[in-house]
Amino acid sequence: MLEVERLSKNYGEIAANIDLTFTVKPGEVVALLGSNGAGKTTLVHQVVGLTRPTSGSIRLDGSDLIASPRRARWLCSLQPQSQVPLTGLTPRRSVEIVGELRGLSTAAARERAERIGKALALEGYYDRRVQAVHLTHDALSSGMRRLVAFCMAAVAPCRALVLDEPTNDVDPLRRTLLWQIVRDIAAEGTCVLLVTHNVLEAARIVDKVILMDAGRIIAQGKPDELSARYCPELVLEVVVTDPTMVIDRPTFVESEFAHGHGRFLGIREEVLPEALAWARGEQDARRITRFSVRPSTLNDAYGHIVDALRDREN
Ligand SMILES: Nc1ncnc2c1ncn2[C@@H]1O[C@H](COP(=O)(O)OP(=O)(O)OP(=O)(O)O)[C@@H](O)[C@H]1O
Repeated sequence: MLEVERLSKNYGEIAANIDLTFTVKPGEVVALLGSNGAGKTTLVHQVVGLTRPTSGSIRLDGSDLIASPRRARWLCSLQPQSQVPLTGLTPRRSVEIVGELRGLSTAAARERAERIGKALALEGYYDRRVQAVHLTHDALSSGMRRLVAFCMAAVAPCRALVLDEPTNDVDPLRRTLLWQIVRDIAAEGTCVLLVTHNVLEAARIVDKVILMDAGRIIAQGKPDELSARYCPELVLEVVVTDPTMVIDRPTFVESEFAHGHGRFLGIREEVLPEALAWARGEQDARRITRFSVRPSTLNDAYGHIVDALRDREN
């Protein structure tokens, strides 16, 4: 089990992580979600021994990872946020080499590299020799580079797999394949900790989400439970004509957050006719340009929590 307790990291004046506590059990897939600069990468870099915390503890199966960053790097496999350089090698060879470095025999590394490449449908790219990164012509697209970086992190079994935005630039079909591999790796007893901005996808595949804002954990739990805790089942999404407009909140609205021209109003199913009548009235009065109703998601819960925090601070 990965146990992070009261972890803080300051960069000079900047408090990048503040008093973070959570666990990832073997077999669990846990996602860190949060806006840019929330502190997600700082956190995962401390877990894998690349950054030294200011205070707190990180333990994996009881081992103190802060006391031994080298052990952290051995026990945890990382897919970094930045693209991994592959210049001069084929993707297959890069994946095999990492497998061997992580203790697999040559034959096992070959076999696992072949298997993971196939599982991600990388045939056609896997044996291209990668040239220096060039903006206009390169043997690998940025999505392909990201997938190869994922293969390099996932090729050999490890106690904790840490993925920093693994699906950025990846096409929808391969994203589905990648998430299936992540679930399979967890099923072998690995603790999986991942950073993503893809809230809706994460909500479908992860066991637990940790919502971060300005260095702190603001909520954590199962995706469905978090959505339900902070937002009713439906969202009436309205687009206001004036982004500075404050909606005179009708009594049927249980949660609300604003983003630009959008107003996201959490409502229960039973008040739907009333809510639609209100929205039509607002549209007739030209205070809103359009509206729609949809099931609430983890995105709404996140928006709601962050808005509530900002209100409290102001
Ligand atoms: N090496 C560093 N030196 C100084 N400040 C840093 C350093 N690394 C990160 N920070 C700051 O720490 C804060 C958290 O950054 P971090 O990269 O962890 O956020 P993030 O949640 O991963 O963001 P993103 O989603 O944009 O990748 C930011 O204010 C960032 O500017």
